Amino acid sequence: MPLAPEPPHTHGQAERVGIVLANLGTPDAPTAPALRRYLAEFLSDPRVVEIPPLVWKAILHGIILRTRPAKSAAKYASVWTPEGSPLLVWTKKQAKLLQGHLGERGAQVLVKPAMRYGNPSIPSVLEALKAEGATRILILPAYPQYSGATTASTFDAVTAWARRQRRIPELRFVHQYHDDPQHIDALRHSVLAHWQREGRGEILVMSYHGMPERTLHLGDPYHCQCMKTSRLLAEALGLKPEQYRVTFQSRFGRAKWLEPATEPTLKALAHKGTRHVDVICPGFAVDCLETLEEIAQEGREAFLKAGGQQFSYIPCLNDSAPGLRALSDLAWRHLGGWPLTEPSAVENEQSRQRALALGAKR
Ligand SMILES: C=CC1=C(C)c2cc3[nH]c(cc4nc(cc5[nH]c(cc1n2)c(C)c5CCC(=O)O)C(CCC(=O)O)=C4C)c(C)c3C=C
Ligand SMILES: [Fe+2]
Ligand SMILES: [Fe+2]
Repeated sequence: MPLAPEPPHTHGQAERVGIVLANLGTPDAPTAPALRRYLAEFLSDPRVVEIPPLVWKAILHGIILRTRPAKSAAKYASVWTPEGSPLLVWTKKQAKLLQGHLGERGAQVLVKPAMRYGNPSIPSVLEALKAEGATRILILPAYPQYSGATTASTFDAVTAWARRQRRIPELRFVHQYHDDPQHIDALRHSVLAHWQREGRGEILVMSYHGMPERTLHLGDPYHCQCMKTSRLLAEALGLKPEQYRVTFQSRFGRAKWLEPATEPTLKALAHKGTRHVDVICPGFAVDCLETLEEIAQEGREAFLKAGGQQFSYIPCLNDSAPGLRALSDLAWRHLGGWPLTEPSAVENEQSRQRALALGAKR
């Protein structure tokens, strides 16, 4: 495919810095057709499902996309808000607040939310940033723990877009922040505030999105990073090993996934006499289907049915002040060395003249 010409305004002017706050993605509506589109894109990503493509294509189109969209749509409908999907609504809020926080520190950067699957897509957001004059772009995937299925897949989408550009922006990429002390402190704050509001449970369950177990043996650091986040949070809260559990949720397909699984753990705790459990999902930057439906609704029901008395779900960092402070400090560190104030019109004109003069000499 031939490369398109660059828009004229990119030839020699304002050099702005942009940030793409990228999360996983979500359907456009809680309906079966919207879910079919979203799941087809998501589950066709070879980073997400590592099964030989021809075999997987037959299973995906022959079975999964016939049955799952309607079932998932009903789950999405139970958490959908008047403004839209919680994942997108929160990510938009975070992006706006992040831009404000960085602005307060004197950094005039453009922060835009993006979705790896669905909308606003990563290429459309990169295009928009470029159109607004961004020549330096920081990609900030909203995943504290690195995994090939999430972080690396975001990188794939960015580089696929860059391959189509004549003039690529200067790009930086945040890899993970699972052990960032400020991130851990924001999680600690969130738990303490929750305990103050609703009382303290006997056990804190830290539930992460699952992955096929074989990805651990193949060298994906996701599992190790989940364990480290959990250990650091437990230490920050002064928890003894018997006062917390690390579990994995959202199992998909027939392969063995990381264990222990969240729901069976909740049931086992209730059976063994735990009356009050607190559950936090430290792998999710914002609340979404996986936390609001799978944990706060289904997890609660499973625990109470098994004899538990009180189930407290601790929300994700979302738009909390400590969470935003940690996120903006993280972005700030990754922006180091980039010019963060907008050049004046005079500076722009000077740099344009210099570029023209240089061009004339050559
Ligand atoms: C093969 C399946 C999947 C892998 C591997 C996987 C990894 C993974 N996912 C997240 C974060 C999220 N996943 C979400 C939804 C979701 N995940 C899968 C499957 C896999 N995820 C599906 C099919 C779905 C859609 C819902 C459903 O039909 O069950 C979400 C929520 C999106 C939303 O709109 O709210 C998030 C967030 C991580 C972090 C991860 C690996 C580390
Ligand atoms: Fe997922
Ligand atoms: Fe789920």
